[in-house]
Amino acid sequence: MECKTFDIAGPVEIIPRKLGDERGYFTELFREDRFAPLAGPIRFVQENQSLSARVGTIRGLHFQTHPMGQGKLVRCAAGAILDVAVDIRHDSPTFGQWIAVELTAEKCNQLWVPVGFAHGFCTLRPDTIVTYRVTNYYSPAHDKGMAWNDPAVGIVWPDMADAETLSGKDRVQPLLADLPHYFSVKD
Ligand SMILES: Cc1cn([C@H]2C[C@H](O)[C@@H](COP(=O)(O)OP(=O)(O)O[C@H]3O[C@@H](C)C(=O)[C@@H](O)[C@H]3O)O2)c(=O)[nH]c1=O
Repeated sequence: MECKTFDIAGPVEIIPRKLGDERGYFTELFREDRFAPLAGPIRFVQENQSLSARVGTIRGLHFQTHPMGQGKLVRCAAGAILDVAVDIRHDSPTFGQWIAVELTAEKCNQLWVPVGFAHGFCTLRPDTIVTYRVTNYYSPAHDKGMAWNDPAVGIVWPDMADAETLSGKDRVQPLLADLPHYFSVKD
């Protein structure tokens, strides 16, 4: 298992080693002993799954505010996504910067999105299933978002990204500049 960090401190990509044989493969998806030195001690309390039928489906960008902040460990159970995390900690040296990782079902790679980051993805294949474990329970009162296409952030989405697929709430999410200071690096 390889754990990759980024120029933006916080997110981690986990790339597991797949052990193939005549039956298929075996892989360790998660090991706390490898992950905790990079991400700190975490405890997952909820696991989510979504199916997106259409290629180019965009979900996000989402986050939960304190005290219900959610770290998310995201992977594709079927298909592929471009998974994106944006640093929205107002006092971070990388505030407003983003990282993107292609997650695929074959590679079994995962992205850790810490509290203080907005998260979203675009599906790269039809019938893509995304599963993610989170460190806090869903709380509609703390569930917030920001615009997926904020020009000040400038996420480079795949050409197939299709704004027609956005949910009602994601069509009207605010710009980063209009968000309150929800998160700090000192949290
Ligand atoms: C996130 C969530 C939603 N729901 C409900 C609310 C709603 O009726 C329905 C669909 O919710 P949404 O439209 O928010 O689903 P979706 O747009 O897929 O939201 C997800 O997007 C990705 C990018 C994330 O990062 C996730 O944390 C989550 O916010 O499911 C739950 O019951 N529990 C949950 O944990």
